[in-house]
Amino acid sequence: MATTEPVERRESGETLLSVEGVRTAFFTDKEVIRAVDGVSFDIERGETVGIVGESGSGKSVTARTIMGIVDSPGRVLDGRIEFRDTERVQWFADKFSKRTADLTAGDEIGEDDFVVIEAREAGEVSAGYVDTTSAPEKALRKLRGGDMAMVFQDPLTSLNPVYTVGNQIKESLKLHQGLTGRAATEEAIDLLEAVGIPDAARRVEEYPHQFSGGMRQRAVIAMALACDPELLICDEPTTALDVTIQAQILELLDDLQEERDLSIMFITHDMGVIAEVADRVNVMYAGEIVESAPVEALFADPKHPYTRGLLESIPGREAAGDRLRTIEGDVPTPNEEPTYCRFAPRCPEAFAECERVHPADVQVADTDAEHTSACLLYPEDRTREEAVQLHQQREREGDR
Ligand SMILES: Nc1ncnc2c1ncn2[C@@H]1O[C@H](COP(=O)(O)OP(=O)(O)OP(=O)(O)O)[C@@H](O)[C@H]1O
Ligand code: NI
Repeated sequence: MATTEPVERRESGETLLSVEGVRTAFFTDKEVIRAVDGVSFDIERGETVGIVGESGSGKSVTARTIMGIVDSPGRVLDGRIEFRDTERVQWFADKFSKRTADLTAGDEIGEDDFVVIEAREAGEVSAGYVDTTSAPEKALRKLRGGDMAMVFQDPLTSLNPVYTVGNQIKESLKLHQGLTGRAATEEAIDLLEAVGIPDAARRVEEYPHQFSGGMRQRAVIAMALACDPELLICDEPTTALDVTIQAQILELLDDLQEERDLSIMFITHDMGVIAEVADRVNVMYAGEIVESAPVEALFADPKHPYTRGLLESIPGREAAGDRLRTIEGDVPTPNEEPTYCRFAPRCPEAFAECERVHPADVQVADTDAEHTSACLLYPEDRTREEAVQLHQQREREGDR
């Protein structure tokens, strides 16, 4: 599965989701776990953004933060998450007029505003966003059901064993599209067919335990599609499946994306899967994004030593004569403020400054704005001293 053939980029240039400086921490009796520590990235309409990293790097908490489902003792401390769907912005603006800032009418963004109208064309909202970090739970619930849906690793997290698969899809159709009765049954069957479940008219009456693992995950995807989302967040959706089924599910997601112009955020620890699905990749380590690049650039020219380590651990990609390598050690629990590089203790290229300067996110070369890394080795066209100074300066400016 570790192909590195170039994936056609599907970006539209229209940002659907913008994540900006987000921090989410868990306040346990013992310590504060900074699970997501200053993460920023965008997802464009119709594109798949991959989030990759080892266990504990903060991928799932990033997803849960976007969905607004971080459990206690977790709290979103900082940052903005902008959901940029103009129809939804208009809808929320009508419903929550007291919490809307209309910049076209000269409003300033107040602390309570979670709907922001940035521009209008012929009276209609043409640019704006909903900030999910300050949205009330009522609004979040609407977003979760209608605009963003999530598929988890274990399909049984999303399926209720006591209801038929069909009834669960119909429940979602009723809630989000107002469909009931016969129309809902037909749509449920159509959805099961769309996700490649054979004999859908019969299987719609079956219970989750009558489905195989792969079929269950397809049913979960059908349930997610029942709310007709703009953004689908997949958290290791194929990790529990065998390789053949995994390939089928990835292909299914790819088809669905094309048909429905979905944006997908795809979480995995598997670089081989990333190569298959992603247009753009964010590599996470201990709560931070350490490298971000279009998928081709990431595989052809990985910059961060952590990314290189992840790639070398893909079978078939190790340097000639090398055995399969893994990065020694584990992801540390990010329980203190980063005043240093969190990867330094495991990094084969670390030097003295890595222990005392926190790397800022910088372009790896002045010529490529799309490829960034948080590592003191970059930008590579500077001397080490100059590079370190640049990082220190950027950190002082709070530009992370
Ligand atoms: N409910 C919680 N309470 C306390 N700490 C938590 C909680 N959920 C996550 N964490 C911590 O937050 C950090 C990030 O966890 P997260 O689940 O996002 O990692 P991940 O990258 O998704 O890993 P995996 O590949 O194992 O799913 C970890 O240190 C984890 O222990
Ligand atoms: Ni996870």
